[in-house]
Amino acid sequence: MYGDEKRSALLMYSAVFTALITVGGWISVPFVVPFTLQTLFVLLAASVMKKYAVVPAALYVMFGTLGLPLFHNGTSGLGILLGPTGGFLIGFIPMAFIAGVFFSKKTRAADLSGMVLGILVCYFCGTVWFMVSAGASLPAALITCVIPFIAGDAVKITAAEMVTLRLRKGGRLLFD
Ligand SMILES: O=C(O)CCCC[C@@H]1SC[C@@H]2NC(=O)N[C@@H]21
Repeated sequence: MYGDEKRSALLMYSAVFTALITVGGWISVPFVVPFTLQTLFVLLAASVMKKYAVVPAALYVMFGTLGLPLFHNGTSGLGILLGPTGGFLIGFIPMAFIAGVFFSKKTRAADLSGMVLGILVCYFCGTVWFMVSAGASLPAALITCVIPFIAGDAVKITAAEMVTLRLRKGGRLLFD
């Protein structure tokens, strides 16, 4: 792809994935840390946009913090970023980058390693932030921020890999 074409694709896909991550946050089962589909769409952004998935992830956090109702259940603002789920929101940014870099290698092993590593980094940010913001111990934070989500996020990784293999087979690869 040439420069202008790549810039247009970057803009268009950034808008699409910022919107999809938002929808993933609106589909939410409320808990202290809610079950959502945000991680699925961050992974799909990484699958399609590779390392550039960092752009929609960062735009999502930025616009949500500025007041657009993009976070879980339509919430927004600095209060959410500084609250119990803020670490996950920040964690989406390195998660998108890490998974994207690994997707560029175009092997199943790399796809899965990148997605697992990305989610672990997101969990790490979420857990540390939760301990600070809620004054929770490490065991309490792991019970709230990690353990309930492992199975669901594993299903999301599987779904993202299925989509990735389809896209790769169809040769519809816009980003390296
Ligand atoms: O919008 C927010 O405030 C962020 C919510 C974060 C939810 C996290 S993301 C990783 C884990 N998997 C889920 O389904 N929920 C949590």
